[in-house]
Amino acid sequence: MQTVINKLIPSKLSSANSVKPKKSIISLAVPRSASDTLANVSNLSIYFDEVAAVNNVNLALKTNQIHVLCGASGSGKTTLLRAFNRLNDEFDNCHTQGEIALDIRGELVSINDLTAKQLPKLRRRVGMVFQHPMLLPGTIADNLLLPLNVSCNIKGSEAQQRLEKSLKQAALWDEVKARLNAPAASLSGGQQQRLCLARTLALEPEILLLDEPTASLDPATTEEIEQLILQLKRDYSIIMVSHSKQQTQRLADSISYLEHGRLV
Ligand SMILES: Nc1ncnc2c1ncn2[C@@H]1O[C@H](COP(=O)(O)OP(=O)(O)OP(=O)(O)O)[C@@H](O)[C@H]1O
Repeated sequence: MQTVINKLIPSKLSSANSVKPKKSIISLAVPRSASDTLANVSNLSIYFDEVAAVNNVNLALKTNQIHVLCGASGSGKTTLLRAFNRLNDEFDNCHTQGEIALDIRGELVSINDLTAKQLPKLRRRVGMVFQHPMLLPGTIADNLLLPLNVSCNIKGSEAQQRLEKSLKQAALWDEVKARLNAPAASLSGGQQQRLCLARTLALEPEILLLDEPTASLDPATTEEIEQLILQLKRDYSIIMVSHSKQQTQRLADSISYLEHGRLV
């Protein structure tokens, strides 16, 4: 169970007994160059073994927009998305060159310089929702309360408030408020995806990474989730992967098209 939680949730358990990092995330910050800059990606290359999945990408993104990464299967979209919260670090055969500077709490932070102990904090700030709903075993409530407890040490009434708030943000509250103790696996595919979104939102991130959030959903549910993403743009900066040209046209403020790991 703990292994599953550690994979899905930015936990502080792994560093709970270790020496406190000397530098906070903010201490690695440099003054922002422009107030609406979300990210500056410079000469970013990401290799699995010796093969480049992302190849010398340069990109500037703005805050409170929806940035869509598109391209053919295998072109490096998910790998690039994972770079924004250093999730590629979890692969032993992966190494990264170049730099990503991200706006964290109003400062541009070079996330490459963060130590392994600082990554759980980065991953709370930069929350990710995966392509297929990845539920924790247990109830609907467990899926929200467990990460809040493990990751942020939030319990009791504060946790209940966050649970309700995030389920409302994910437009799921009305559908589940009477069955919070039902197994999460009993939800429909679209509901499960919204539960995963709620779980990410409960940790109060600033940036959302969405990897094909409507993959394998029917058209009606896809529309629902798209409306939700448009609403979330008011409060969050969003970087998402999409395979659909129509969806990209409906949602994107900016589009990055990848071909064999390169921006074209
Ligand atoms: N953990 C890994 N180990 C080895 N190679 C990997 C790993 N993850 C991704 N790759 C390789 O990196 C390349 C880019 O993969 P990525 O998943 O980023 O593509 P994608 O554009 O998101 O594809 P899709 O649209 O099919 O999801 C592929 O060749 C893939 O095989």
